[in-house]
Amino acid sequence: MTADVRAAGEALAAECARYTAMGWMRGTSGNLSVVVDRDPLTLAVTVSGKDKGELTADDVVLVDARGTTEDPVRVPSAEAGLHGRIAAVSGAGAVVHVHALAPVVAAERWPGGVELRDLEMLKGFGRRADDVVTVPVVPNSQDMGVLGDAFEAGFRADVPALLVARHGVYVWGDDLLRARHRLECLEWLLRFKVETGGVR
Ligand SMILES: CSCCC(=O)C(=O)COP(=O)(O)O
Ligand SMILES: [Zn+2]
Repeated sequence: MTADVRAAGEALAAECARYTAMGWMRGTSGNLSVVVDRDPLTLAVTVSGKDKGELTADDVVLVDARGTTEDPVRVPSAEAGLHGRIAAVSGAGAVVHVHALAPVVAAERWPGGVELRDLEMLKGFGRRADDVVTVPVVPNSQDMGVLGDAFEAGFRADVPALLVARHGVYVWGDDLLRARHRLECLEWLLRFKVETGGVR
């Protein structure tokens, strides 16, 4: 493992520990990735099936745009193919996926997309407080190609998030820190929407 990949692994493990502390990576849920090369697209992604709150710098796997690895030992996240698709289509440098509850409840209530408006926290999502932002919802699938096609069909460059019904949320950004800030603000926005009954 090169020093660069190890550094990516350290950063991914630290982010996972934060999300776990927030209760957004229960059990072995969730996965994170960073782009380490654009041509050909190569991502460092968290390993599959481990408690994401206990990862070390070694628990990272290099994958291509389809989520395939040549690593003979480590198994990449089962959702690595969707990370690759999101990074390819959006140009993001980091993709984060967690199983926070509010995004899943919101997707259940508004399966055609969750509309957010007139909230200061929209600024933390890269938008104006008076913008109307619709976060897309796609049905869950075990097939990352199906999920990737559904994501791409509804992709808008100004909405860096995807809700996967009965599953979780994906958010992306230039790097892990920007992706985290967007995710934290989006989770707040979705919790507000769900807890206020979505009146506005
Ligand atoms: C209870 S976790 C189910 C799988 C999942 O949705 C997830 O986010 C974790 O999968 P991974 O292969 O990345 O461990
Ligand atoms: Zn998941």
